[in-house]
Amino acid sequence: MKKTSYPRQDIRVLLLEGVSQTAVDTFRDAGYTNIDLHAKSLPEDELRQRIADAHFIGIRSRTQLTAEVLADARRLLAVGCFCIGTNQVDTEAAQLAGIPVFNAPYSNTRSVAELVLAQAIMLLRGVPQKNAQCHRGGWSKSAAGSHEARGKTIGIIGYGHIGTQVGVLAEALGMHVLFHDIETKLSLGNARAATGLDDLLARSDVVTLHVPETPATKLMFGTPQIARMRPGTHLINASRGSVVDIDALADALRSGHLAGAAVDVFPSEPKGNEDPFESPLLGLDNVILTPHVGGSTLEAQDNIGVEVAAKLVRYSDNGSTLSAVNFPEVTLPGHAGSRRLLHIHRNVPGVLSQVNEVFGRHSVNIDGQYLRTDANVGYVVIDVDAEERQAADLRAALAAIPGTLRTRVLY
Ligand SMILES: NC(=O)c1ccc[n+]([C@@H]2O[C@H](COP(=O)([O-])OP(=O)(O)OC[C@H]3O[C@@H](n4cnc5c(N)ncnc54)[C@H](O)[C@@H]3O)[C@@H](O)[C@H]2O)c1
Ligand SMILES: O=C(O)CC[C@@H](O)C(=O)O
Repeated sequence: MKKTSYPRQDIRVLLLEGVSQTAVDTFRDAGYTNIDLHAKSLPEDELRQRIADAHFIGIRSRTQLTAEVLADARRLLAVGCFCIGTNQVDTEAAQLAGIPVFNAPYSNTRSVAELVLAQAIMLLRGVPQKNAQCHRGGWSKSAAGSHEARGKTIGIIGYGHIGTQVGVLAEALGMHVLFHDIETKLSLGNARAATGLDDLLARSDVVTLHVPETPATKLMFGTPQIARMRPGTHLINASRGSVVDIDALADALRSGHLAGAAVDVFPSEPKGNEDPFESPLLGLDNVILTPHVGGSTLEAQDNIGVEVAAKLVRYSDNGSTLSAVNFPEVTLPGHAGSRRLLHIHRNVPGVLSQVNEVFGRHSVNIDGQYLRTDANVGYVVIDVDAEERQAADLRAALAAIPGTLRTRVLY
């Protein structure tokens, strides 16, 4: 097997939160054998200890990679979020440490959309309450409060990968689809953009949230927004727990202003399956509670495992940062016959000329050079015709340039 900067068996891969076996298989198939797989997230002190030795870390939504945790990650080359959300990672701190963060932006979107559609039907039929009554030995055979989905309006907040699929599935059931997004979006099928959030809230029978966690979406859905929903309507949140004011939601469900809700994500979620779950929504019969499983199907998790592990392997072997969420994106060809030097630096004036000066000084032939920058960092990749020893010297010279964040050499 071709040699990389480091023997692959010495590259330590730490995979947390029960990421799919397909991720392990993808690493192994690429020659990476030093894989540490954990079913849960780790307590912060253990995480800090283990991340210090890891070259790659794979997480899902529970592991918080804060600036403090990343400061201990001295060897870390890249982070893989085996999910869509990357809000659990301080992506800017990672970037400033020269660490690209990858995710899986599509692989679980269909799973979320299917669950949301099922929840909309259940809520419109009053199934959560009827289910709870039956479990207590009750019997309430009645059509009161039960409705077909056909002809009802679903209001989608955040018309992205998940929101659009919810719309397509809902339309197949005969629902009217309204959406609200901060960006101008192409309507799929007969979906219509609402004139604004208030318009959507006033016209929907079921409102469903599909926004990312951002400073603007934190608590974007609270008492004023719930009050604008029509009495007897329903709310679904499978986006992030921080988006909805959960106490306001509990009040509206208790008062009967909202007929029901389905909630998959919570402001505070247990770290593992053995830890207790607490929420002001506990005990409310008109609420479907699920433990953040919108994207948890075997199909989605298997696809995510392959997708994210392949991105990490590609970055490790080839240096490509295509689809990194926090990094200048460089798509690189193979480099057979060349040594590939990677230089990640703060994007400050003068660094690039010093990089070029290093190659001038060592008088090596440059086979190819690739550069991308963003406001904070620059990523330059140089393929050279050099012996192993010379490549190591070049790397040392690059590492000495002020503003350098990381360097690597690929053989
Ligand atoms: N429950 C789960 O298991 C699960 C699974 C996957 C994703 N998610 C969550 O769902 C979110 C959405 O996923 P996606 O793939 O559809 O993302 P996406 O980026 O494709 O779509 C998000 C949409 O929200 C819009 N948006 C952003 N801020 C907004 C605001 N303030 N108001 C209205 N619209 C706004 C964006 O413009 C975008 O169109 C993810 O960020 C993740 O947090 C949850
Ligand atoms: O698998 C997870 O933990 C997170 C799933 C989902 O919220 C995502 O962001 O993709």
